[in-house]
Amino acid sequence: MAYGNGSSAEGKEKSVLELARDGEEPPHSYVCSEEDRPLDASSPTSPIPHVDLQLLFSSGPSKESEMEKLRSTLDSWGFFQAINHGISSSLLEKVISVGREFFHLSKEERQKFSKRAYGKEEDGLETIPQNGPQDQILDWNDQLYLQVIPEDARKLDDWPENPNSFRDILHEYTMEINDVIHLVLRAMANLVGLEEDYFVRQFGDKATAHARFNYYPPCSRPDLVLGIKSHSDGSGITILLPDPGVDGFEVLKDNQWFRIHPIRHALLINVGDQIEIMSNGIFKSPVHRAVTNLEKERISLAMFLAAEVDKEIGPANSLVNTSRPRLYKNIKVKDYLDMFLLNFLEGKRSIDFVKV
Ligand SMILES: O=C(O)CCC(=O)C(=O)O
Ligand SMILES: [Fe+2]
Repeated sequence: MAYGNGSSAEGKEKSVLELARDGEEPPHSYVCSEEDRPLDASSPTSPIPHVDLQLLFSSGPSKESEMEKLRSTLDSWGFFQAINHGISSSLLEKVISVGREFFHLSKEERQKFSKRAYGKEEDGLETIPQNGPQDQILDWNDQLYLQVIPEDARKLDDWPENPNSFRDILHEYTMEINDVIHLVLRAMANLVGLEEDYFVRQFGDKATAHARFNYYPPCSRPDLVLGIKSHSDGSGITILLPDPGVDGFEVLKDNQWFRIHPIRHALLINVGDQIEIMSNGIFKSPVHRAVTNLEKERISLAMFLAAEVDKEIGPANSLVNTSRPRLYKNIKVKDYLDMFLLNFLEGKRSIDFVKV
């Protein structure tokens, strides 16, 4: 199952890492059509507003104004930057650094530690480019994709042991992120007048979380390729930990792309398609993409939280009324995720297929 996208060049003639290592120009299959090309690297960056999670759960007037900030940034961007989230900067740095170390290992070493999860979708599905549409444009990245929640669903054999702190650090980060996600889901339920634990209950006891390390090696033609093509996430909610040293994240807002310069050690949190459906479109799952860099590698870690796969999701009853008719059909989470990947590869948004 895939939440953001799933393209990886592992298994192709030359992987992205090999092309980058050899300083080769991106092959034709990576070159985007003109209208999809990245913004000029010199175009200005835009701030996504930040929300202080401690204030959000304080009492008094500062709480109200922080809630208002959350509402307006979700309205306009579909994203917010969470600060004061309680996760130590040193843990955030460590997560990025073990991810980076993993991608610096030799190909043999990487595959040894994570044969199935490395460069492939979950459950040993085939490498995407071999299965996807013939004319798909490939992304300039390599990925490590691991289920982290529920804990008893982890396939630990796929979790790298090199660097040797990898598993402990990913575990610790997952636990902390899970707390943050629950806080955010509560705040979002409050914003739309649902019971505070509405979204948490909808996600269910067996809600899933997947961690995806995205690694973007330098690219000799960053003007022609994308690190991850334009998409919205198929998750319920996503927490992105961006590279603290290199920008490369872009968001579509009002039909225009914006380059984002994240606050150091903030978490970039966005609504995913599942919350868009559950909220009957009050929260919108934003379209975003990643771009590459001529000289610098870039890494990010996306954590996708999704509802239990066997659950059916749909708009909350109280958010459907005569002035706001039902916008989405009910759908089983598993069915949504199954169609997500192919739609992504074809440049389509799955959410469009569940509109009433
Ligand atoms: O690497 C990034 O900045 C974006 C990653 C992303 O959108 C994803 O993994 O779904
Ligand atoms: Fe994404």
